This record gives sequence, structure tokens and C-alpha cells, in this order.
Amino acid sequence: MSFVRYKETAEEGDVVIIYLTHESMFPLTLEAGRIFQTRFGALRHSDIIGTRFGSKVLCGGGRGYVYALHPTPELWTLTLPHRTQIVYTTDISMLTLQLDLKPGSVVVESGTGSGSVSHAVIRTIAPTGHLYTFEFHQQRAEKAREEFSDHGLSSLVTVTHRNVCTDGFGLSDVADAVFLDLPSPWEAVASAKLALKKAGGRLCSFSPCVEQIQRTCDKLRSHGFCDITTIECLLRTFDVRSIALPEPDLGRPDTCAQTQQEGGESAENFTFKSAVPPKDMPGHTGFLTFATLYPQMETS
Ligand SMILES: C[S@@+](CC[C@H](N)C(=O)[O-])C[C@H]1O[C@@H](n2cnc3c(N)ncnc32)[C@H](O)[C@@H]1O
Repeated sequence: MSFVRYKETAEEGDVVIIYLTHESMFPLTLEAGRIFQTRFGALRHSDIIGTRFGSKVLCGGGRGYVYALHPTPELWTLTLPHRTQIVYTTDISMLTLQLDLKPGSVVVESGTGSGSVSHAVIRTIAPTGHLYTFEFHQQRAEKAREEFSDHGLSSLVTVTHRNVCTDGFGLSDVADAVFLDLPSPWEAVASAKLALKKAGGRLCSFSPCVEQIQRTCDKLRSHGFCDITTIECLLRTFDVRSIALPEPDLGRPDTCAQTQQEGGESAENFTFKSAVPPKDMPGHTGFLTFATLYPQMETS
């Protein structure tokens, strides 16, 4: 299977996302004979194998059901095994837009971490682009390589085990975009500049602290990057609710009586649907700093 090519039917060895509720989803690699315990009861892998992605699958001896979904980078970000802090889809969507990623783009990333950003980038740049991703923690680099292979993405990504702050990316004039999610991104700016195409490109650095941003911006400026902008993405969701409000007394009792006769709402209670923002919102995740490297002139 491949995360970047949709297919109809789930087969043994495929990764499926088991959807119980919006808040409860799990990735599962299908193996005939295995059973996955859910809060709705036991789910047999063999009941998923051969079904269409998106189908309802019974579990708990028919007492409950789940949906077996085709994996996407967005679902993977919500369900992946965390080896590090990860970047979520709200920030990923902004960096995809601001880095102008598209099929065919060549991207350099560090660190790979849990591969949340990598999966989204690979889907966007497929089928002709390439992601070079760098991780200095050996087990994380190996695990990421293994996951990309299991997800049918190996031809689109190269994972390198390296400390990019001390040893650089070792790439020159290849990248359309660079994405940094590192504790000290300013140490990777010089080698990110080298990796970007001489025709120019975009860079993004994700950092939770403003002190990291300040140092990175100084470094970007001193290396000739322009249009330096830092933003924070906050996702504000709305719930659709039925709200009951008392009918205002507008002093026209004859009209109220008529509404009641026609089978309308009670004159005292008037129910309507509305979109309501949540009282609590997930707060700060990180700042995204973007910068442009304009075409570099040859100096003789
Ligand atoms: C916050 S995680 C990245 C998470 C990733 N963006 C994701 O969404 O899954 C940061 C990663 O950078 C790696 N890292 C830190 N310093 C590094 C360096 N100098 N060179 C390469 N990787 C580094 C860490 O090992 C860690 O896995």
C-alpha cells in the first residue's frame, strides 16, 4: 500500500486507521488471525481484510462497530506513535502553503522526529518530488526509514542520520524549500542556504520560544534571507449546537397566537441551530518563521 496512492480494498499488511469516534482513532497493520481490543469489543483483523476502505466493520461479536479508513497524512498525524513532540496539521497546512510545496518540489527537513511533517510533505510533493530528511537520533532515523518503507514512500524520501548543526546537510543547490524543527535552528541556517537552489527558495523554522525565533531571524538576515516573517497559527473550531432562547415579546400578541396555530415554535421557547466557539481553545504550539532566499548572483 502507499499513503500517496488511494486504493479501494484493505489487504493483509496494509495500515488502516480504525475510527471509533472523533477523539479515538488507532493505526493498525492488518495481520490475518490477529485481534485488536477496542472499547466496543474485539475487532478481528480478518474482518477488515477484503473490505472497502471507509466501511463499517462489526466488532464485539456484532455489538459494536468501527470504521476502517484509508490512511492520510492528516489521520497519521492524529494517530502516529509519538517518539518526539510533533507538528500538527494546522501548522503543517500553513508551512505547505508558505513554502509553496507542490508536486515535484525538492524539500530538505530536519529533524525528522516522528515523521508527522514528513508524511504531509511527501504527499504534497509526490509523485516527482523528493524529501531529504535529517535526524541525529539514530533509532528515530531508523524507525522513520522503516515507517516510510511500510507506507510505500521509500522512493520519495531519503532519511539521513546526522547532526545538521555540526555537520550540515551536505547538499548543494538542490532544494526548493527547507523546513527546520530543531532546538537551535540558527545553527543550521548556513547549510540550509547552501542546500537551497541558486535560483532561490523558501525556508521555514518552527520554534516554540520567541528567543529561538530572535536568534534564527538574526542569522537569516545575516545570510541574506529576505521577507522574514513570523506567525502563529491558532485553530478556532466551532461546535454546531441547538440553542433555545425565549421568544422576545414585541408587543404583538395576535402574531404570536397565529404562529402557534400554524404549528410553529412555542411563543416562549424558540430553538435554532448556531455555531458556538469552544470556551477553551488549544493554545500556543509554536511560531513559524518564513524567509525567502532570492536568486544568488555569481560573483567573479
Ligand atoms: C520536535 S522533533 C521534530 C518533530 C517533527 N517535525 C514531526 O512533526 O514529527 C525534533 C527532532 O530534531 C532532532 N534533532 C535535534 N537536533 C538535531 C540536529 N542537530 N540534527 C538533526 N536532528 C536533530 C531531534 O532528535 C528530534 O527528533
